Amino acid sequence: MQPVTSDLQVVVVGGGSVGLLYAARLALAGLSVTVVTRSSLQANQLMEQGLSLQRLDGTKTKVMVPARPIEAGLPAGNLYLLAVKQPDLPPLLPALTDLNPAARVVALQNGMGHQEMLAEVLADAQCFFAIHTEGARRHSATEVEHTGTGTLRVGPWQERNSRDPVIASFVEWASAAGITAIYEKAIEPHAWRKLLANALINPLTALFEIPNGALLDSSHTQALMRDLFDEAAQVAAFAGQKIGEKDWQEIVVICRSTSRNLSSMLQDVMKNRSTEVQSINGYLVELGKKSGIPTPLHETLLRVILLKSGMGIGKEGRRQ
Ligand SMILES: NC(=O)C1=CN([C@@H]2O[C@H](COP(=O)(O)OP(=O)(O)OC[C@H]3O[C@@H](n4cnc5c(N)ncnc54)[C@H](OP(=O)(O)O)[C@@H]3O)[C@@H](O)[C@H]2O)C=CC1
Ligand SMILES: CC(C)(CO)C(=O)C(=O)O
Repeated sequence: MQPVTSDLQVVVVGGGSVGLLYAARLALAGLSVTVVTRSSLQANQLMEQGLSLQRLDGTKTKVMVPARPIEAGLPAGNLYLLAVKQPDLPPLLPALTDLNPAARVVALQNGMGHQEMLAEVLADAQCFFAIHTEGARRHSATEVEHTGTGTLRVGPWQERNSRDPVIASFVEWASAAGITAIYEKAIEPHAWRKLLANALINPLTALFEIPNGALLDSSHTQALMRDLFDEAAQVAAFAGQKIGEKDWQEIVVICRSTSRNLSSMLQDVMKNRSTEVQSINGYLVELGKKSGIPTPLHETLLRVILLKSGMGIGKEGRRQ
């Protein structure tokens, strides 16, 4: 059944794995969705060929979504889903300052740091964050595969007095699209837990070039993950977050439920693109330094991934 509120006009900024997954699922549920891409080529291909979604059961479906390149500016809308990588956010910030004050922006980035960036250009009332554990993989400019189920949590960074109607409507539509979506009072604690999951899963899968589920196949990777978790939990405690055994179990569940997924960091390494390791493990290392908590494992992984993503040794660009 469609939600009662039908006046949402969604603009998905970024036609990568996550952007295309959400664009396809929301458009298939009947919502008005426009995709803003980096290149004119991708926008033209989407306009001509439509967007193809491969579901978890392997079936494929196609949906037509309007698309335009960022150089044409951001189209009118009342909900902007930012689905670009953390390092690609800064060039987008000037365009966000021109948005209608009634428009709401939801940032889907992993890691930490984007909250401060957005607070500089948007009013507090406009700014929302999403933490999601859905797995996605883009196969081409017009094809995306849904590789794992998860939960979409949306809300303000910290608790506010009232619920926002645009965000409430988005959560209803996401649920209608088959996504387990929750309107959270505050995202900060969830962002911390996701940070920990990404700080374990992403660099290890990128280093060993394995899917998320394979981390659980060996007692060595499990032990490494646990040591990384304990180190990160101490930094989180300094930031006021109580991290416990339940959170460790939750990370194991994410590995299982996205077992076939290639983490976003592994996908970046394979394509010789820069990764988000600075805003994930790098964030923990920096906070560790400020608080006097040693983070040797996260620091080592940070260096290893920075080296690996800068060396052109990803599978698709491996040196001969
Ligand atoms: N992939 C996954 O399973 C998950 C990813 N995430 C997080 O979601 C976020 C997005 O990840 P993901 O979709 O994997 O990343 P991708 O790299 O697949 O997609 C990012 C997209 O943003 C586009 N882009 C970059 N700059 C601009 C711009 N200025 N204007 C318009 N488009 C732009 C890129 O274009 P181009 O293709 O031309 O480079 C690319 O298509 C990340 O923070 C990631 O950590 C979270 C959970 C799961
Ligand atoms: C949940 C997970 C680990 C899914 O792969 C992810 O957030 C990512 O790949 O960045």
